[in-house]
Amino acid sequence: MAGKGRGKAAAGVRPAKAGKPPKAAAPAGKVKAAKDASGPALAEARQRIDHIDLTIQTLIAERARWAQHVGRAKGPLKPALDYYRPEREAQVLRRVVDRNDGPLADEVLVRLFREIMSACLAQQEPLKIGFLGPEGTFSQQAVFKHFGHSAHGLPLSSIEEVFQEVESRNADFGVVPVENSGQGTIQVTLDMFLTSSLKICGEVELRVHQYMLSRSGHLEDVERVYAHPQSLAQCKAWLRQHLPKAEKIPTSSNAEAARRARSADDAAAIAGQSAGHVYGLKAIAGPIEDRPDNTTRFLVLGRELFPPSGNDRTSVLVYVKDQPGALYNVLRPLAEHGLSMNRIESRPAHQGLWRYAFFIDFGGHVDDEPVRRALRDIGEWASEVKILGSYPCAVL
Ligand SMILES: O=C(O)C(=O)C[C@]1(C(=O)O)C=C[C@@H](O)C=C1
Repeated sequence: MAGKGRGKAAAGVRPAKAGKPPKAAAPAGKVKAAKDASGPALAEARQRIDHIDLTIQTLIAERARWAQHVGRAKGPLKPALDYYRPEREAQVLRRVVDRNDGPLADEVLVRLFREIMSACLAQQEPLKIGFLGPEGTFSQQAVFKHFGHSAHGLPLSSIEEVFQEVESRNADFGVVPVENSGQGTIQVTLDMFLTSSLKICGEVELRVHQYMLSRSGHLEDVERVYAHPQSLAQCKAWLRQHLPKAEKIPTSSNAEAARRARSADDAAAIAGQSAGHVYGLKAIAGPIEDRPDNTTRFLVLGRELFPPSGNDRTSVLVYVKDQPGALYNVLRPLAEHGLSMNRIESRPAHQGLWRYAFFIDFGGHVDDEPVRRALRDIGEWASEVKILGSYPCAVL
């Protein structure tokens, strides 16, 4: 949906000459006459578009030069990582949404500006981002959604490996799935935080659309379906209705499913459209997920915390003391300091039998005073509090 902003042109930037766009195309069946009739109108509209393109291109080049200037102002830094400022990017994108008066949707404009910033940053050197590969996974889509296509994606074979590659500095950042709106938590991701020193420095929300893909594109050929267990679960109703007898074979990723389906006529895969393009498969059907709002949330892993963006979330890992009311006393300070808790999840603490660690997400940044105070109070009732990250809330 387009935003409700003021739609003002930026100061110092002269908008292209205003003019009314031509009326909508004529109805089908009158194509010849309509084409002739709109000849001058078409030429005028294209002339205006040419002029606007020239203005846009000039401004993008000017923006890229200013981004270089900002880069120099940051000092004699070397890797792209030193130039990356997620809090600033989030602020830029929020302003884009705020200003948007249509006709393009907020998501579209955010995507375009994301790509411009990605290209501006890559003038230094592209960021290297580890993700659960191979090419064509939803994790790769999340990488592009958050870092733009100028970032360099590093496909890895497991979530554990994504953590390792960021820890060992082979990747600047990593992107890992943490929860799905229908299927819940990806437990391996949470468990990695029990021992990892990495910080969460961003989140990405991705609408996940699943497709049934195969070499022939014909449903009647399918006897086996390869898919990640999460995808099988997300498409249960569709599978029951359309392929009740087909064998369901779990794979380590959707893209791996597509890769395997590529080599047999009687096999199909559940995966995203992009995996279909990468592995040359045709869509039998899609989207086939049971819930139309199927969304996966990913975390961006880095090695350091960034400053507040103005709309942030903090994730902590809390080991509660084994005493009555301990969890209540850990959560109470959040309410007392006006912080809104978005999520709480318990996992075996790996610190003795039946001990649990609580993953808690709440609004605010560790540099904010109310968060600081709440963490101090929580510390009195917890045996340990580990700050996993403070990061900008996802912008669309
Ligand atoms: O504002 C900055 O610090 C910049 O480096 C510029 C810019 C941008 O293109 O807007 C580029 C990369 C950063 O991640 C954030 C913003």
